[in-house]
Amino acid sequence: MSDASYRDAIFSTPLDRVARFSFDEKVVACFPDMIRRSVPGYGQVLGMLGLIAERHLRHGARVYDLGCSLGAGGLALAGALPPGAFDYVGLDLSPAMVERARHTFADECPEHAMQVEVADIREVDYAPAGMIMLNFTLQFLPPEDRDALLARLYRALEPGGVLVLSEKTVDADEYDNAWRVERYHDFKRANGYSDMEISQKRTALENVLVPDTLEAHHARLERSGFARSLTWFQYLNFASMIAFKEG
Ligand SMILES: C[S@@+](CC[C@H](N)C(=O)[O-])C[C@H]1O[C@@H](n2cnc3c(N)ncnc32)[C@H](O)[C@@H]1O
Ligand SMILES: O=C(O)C(=O)C[C@]1(C(=O)O)C=C[C@@H](O)C=C1
Repeated sequence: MSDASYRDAIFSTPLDRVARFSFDEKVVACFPDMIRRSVPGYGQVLGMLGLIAERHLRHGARVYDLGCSLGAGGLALAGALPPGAFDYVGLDLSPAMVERARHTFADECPEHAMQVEVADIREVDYAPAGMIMLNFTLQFLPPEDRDALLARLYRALEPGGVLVLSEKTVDADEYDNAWRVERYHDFKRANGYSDMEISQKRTALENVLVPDTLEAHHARLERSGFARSLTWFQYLNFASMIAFKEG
């Protein structure tokens, strides 16, 4: 596959039956465009990862990027920190994503320690890590699997380690939620998506991307062992949290 990135036009023609959304070759080919036009604040979240790592990461510590897709989180760290500062391990279920992430790292940051593997993040035996990133990935796991994963990640973190958790969210209040979702659709329209694309993608993501409220996220983080967590970023129905393992 070429390394070119295409404009996302996946839902731009009417479909008789909208299939469940999956991270297949078609999505991989246009993923950078899709995620930038679909996730409010995606660039800002990526930009903060390096600054968070500079403040919290022990020199040379392992960093996991779970559901790393094309490795944007890894590239953000490599752009901010020198080689040797961290040992990156990106994991993703999609072989097409992993293959492209490997090429990108070889081309863009050959001096940095960047490893990418195909794996189901629910089944990994995690080694000790200083920072774990879960950017827009937990939302794709069945809700009943989320607690066990976070408890496992808490155990893997070194004392003083941090978890960065970025997610699409839902509001408990139906009016607040409706306002946020409507403005999110305005955001997508402003980024060039048609009403049909917005509606078909929404159908494809039903029961595939299942968002939690911010309250549910913080309660889960606490149940998993994290004594302290906070929402450091929010833009419409997307947010990023940080959770701290006491040092
Ligand atoms: C929205 S993307 C994540 C974006 C990425 N973190 C970034 O910042 O660009 C979600 C990713 O999670 C991966 N994924 C979903 N379920 C997974 C699982 N059980 N184990 C590993 N990866 C998974 C998908 O293949 C997809 O690449
Ligand atoms: O387009 C949407 O409605 C989204 O929720 C965006 C979203 C995500 O949040 O993960 C959904 C699927 C793609 O991976 C990229 C972005």
